[in-house]
Amino acid sequence: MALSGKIALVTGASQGLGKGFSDVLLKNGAKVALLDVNETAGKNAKADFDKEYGEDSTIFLTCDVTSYEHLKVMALSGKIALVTGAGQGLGKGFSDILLKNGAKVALLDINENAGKNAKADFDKEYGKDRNIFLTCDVTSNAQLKDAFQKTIEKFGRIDIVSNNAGIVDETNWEKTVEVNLNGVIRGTYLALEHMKKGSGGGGEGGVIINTSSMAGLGPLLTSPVYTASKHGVVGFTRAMAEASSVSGYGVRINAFCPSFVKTPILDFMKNEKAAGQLGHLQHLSDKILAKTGILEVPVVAERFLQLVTDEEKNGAVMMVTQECTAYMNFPKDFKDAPKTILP
Ligand SMILES: NC(=O)C1=CN([C@@H]2O[C@H](COP(=O)(O)OP(=O)(O)OC[C@H]3O[C@@H](n4cnc5c(N)ncnc54)[C@H](O)[C@@H]3O)[C@@H](O)[C@H]2O)C=CC1
Ligand SMILES: CCCCC/C=C\C=C\C(=O)C/C=C\C/C=C\CCCC(=O)O
Repeated sequence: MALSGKIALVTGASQGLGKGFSDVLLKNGAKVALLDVNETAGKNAKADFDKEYGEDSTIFLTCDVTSYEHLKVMALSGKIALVTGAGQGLGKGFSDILLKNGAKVALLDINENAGKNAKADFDKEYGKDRNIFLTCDVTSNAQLKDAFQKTIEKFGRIDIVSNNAGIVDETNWEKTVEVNLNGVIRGTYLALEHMKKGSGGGGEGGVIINTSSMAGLGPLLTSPVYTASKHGVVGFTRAMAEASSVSGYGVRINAFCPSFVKTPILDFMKNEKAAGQLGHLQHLSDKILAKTGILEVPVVAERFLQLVTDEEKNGAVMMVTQECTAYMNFPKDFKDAPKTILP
């Protein structure tokens, strides 16, 4: 069993030599990602290997090697991801695209029903062994720590962390900061404990994506505390990314800033109780949305995947709107900052 614990990726794996190579790798203890452009043949090959080596030993991924983009995301084969707020909305979309591209995912959510339903959906699509659901409130350091530990126990390590859980509540505004900003800080520190290289903790590097918002880059007038929490996520992420790089952790840390996306969080717009002192501004919601439009989860998830897989990016802030996807340019020095000089 010379290859025990090793992960292999084989292209053209559904028949002929590729299938033979995969077989011998499996026989010697490796787990294998089977890639092939021919989906039927690939699924048949996987079914053969399932009988021989067990369901968990291989995954099949439809992949055309003539597409560099396609191959690059296949780099997620065998990667382990942890996503907070994964029960619905964007977190579920991020988990889906990670699973589709070969990763295994720990789904964390405070909402047990939503989390269990998401897991059931993913079980049907990707098999039971590639995801786990863990009830977890990101405002609790103990719960989050325990969820990271359980993920390591189940899958062996963590390579990708999406600190995504978020709320809008301008009435209980302390909670908004506690979930949106402190939850992200907590998740980032815990992720680094498990992922950073050279600490003796067994970390092998990886990537952390912190969900901010376009409201992390400019003001959302109906939701000043939400805006502040999301600006905080951008600042924290950029500073930690530099700290990670200087410290040689091998962990990239990026912020993700979508505009409005069709998910249940948008119910806030009809929820007067959550508007705090600014209920009188809620009638502006429709105008704001008419201006920005509303994105769909799968479109935004594709961009998330791009940020996860682009190994050039650390400290990047990706904005996603109806008009475009772009990386924000921030001044590198005080002297470069845009300004109006006063007389
Ligand atoms: N939908 C949108 O228009 C946009 C959303 N965002 C951000 O994306 C992230 C995800 O939001 P959506 O999917 O839209 O919202 P959502 O409300 O559909 O999903 C949020 C998920 O987070 C979970 N959650 C809430 N508090 C939690 C806690 N304390 N611990 C663990 N899980 C918790 C919820 O149970 C839910 O499953 C949030 O950070 C949000 O601020 C950013 C830009 C736009
Ligand atoms: C650059 C200007 C800021 C524009 C902000 C754009 C999008 C933000 C999207 C979100 O983060 C959406 C998440 C939750 C909704 C929060 C508030 C919606 C309130 C809209 C309203 O009632 O006006």
